[in-house]
Amino acid sequence: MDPMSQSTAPAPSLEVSGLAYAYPDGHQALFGVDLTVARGERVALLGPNGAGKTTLVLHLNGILDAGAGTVRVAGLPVDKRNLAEIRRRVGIVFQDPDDQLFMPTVREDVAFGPAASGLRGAELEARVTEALEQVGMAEYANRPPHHLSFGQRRRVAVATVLAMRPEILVLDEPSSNLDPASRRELADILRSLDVTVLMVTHDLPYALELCPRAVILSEGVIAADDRTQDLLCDEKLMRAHRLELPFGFDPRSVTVNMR
Ligand SMILES: Nc1ncnc2c1ncn2[C@@H]1O[C@H](COP(=O)(O)OP(=O)(O)OP(=O)(O)O)[C@@H](O)[C@H]1O
Repeated sequence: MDPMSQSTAPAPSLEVSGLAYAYPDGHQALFGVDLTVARGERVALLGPNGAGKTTLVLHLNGILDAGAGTVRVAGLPVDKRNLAEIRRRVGIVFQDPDDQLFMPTVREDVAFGPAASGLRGAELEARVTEALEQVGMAEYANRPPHHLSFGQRRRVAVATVLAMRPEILVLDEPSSNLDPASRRELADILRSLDVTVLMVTHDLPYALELCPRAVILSEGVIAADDRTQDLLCDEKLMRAHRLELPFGFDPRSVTVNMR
């Protein structure tokens, strides 16, 4: 092997190794999770209620401390000494955009993170415009977020995270509460981004549409990790992990857009 090839290859966006976690009340939510996501991949994190998906996500930017095991983001270990850099690299878009939008205008909400990390003036303005353009919301920059529709607020929430130029975008139920047109528009936006995506969802058709690869987390362990279409077509596996497709939806009939 070329001795240079290892040192020049980018580290995976995410490397979770042997991650275990018990909540303070003693409830063990994760039992040794291993998950590697390469740069530029879009991966769906599937699993029934209570499987441990949120618990896993809360480890990615150090909100929870690993009981055992490690998490690395672009090679940097998640630990207390580098939390600021980790939180810049891991952009989490929460399910409710109103948890993320709290400033008087869209522009100020999107500027908040980059300004806190020291960006000022024209550079800050350019960063805000770039992030709003990525989600098709540039013309709403001066509006108060609470005057926007839910779908528009979700797009602005995505922009607040993109403005930090994250290594990995983590989306919690991105399609929830969206009408069909907003759902498709968000899918088009997510596909157009040049960023690694980890998407937590119960919306299996959306996972299939957007993520070539999916992981099933079940009872705190990774039960499957494969092409999304293959997982959704495996009826026995789906049943075993309480995953149900919408009535009449046939994953075999979908042509998967790999980009
Ligand atoms: N703060 C907490 N204290 C104790 N146990 C908790 C706490 N938060 C979650 N749990 C438990 O940990 C397990 C995993 O929960 P988690 O929220 O990570 O699941 P999830 O896969 O995100 O579920 P959902 O699809 O419902 O969002 C569950 O059994 C849950 O009851």
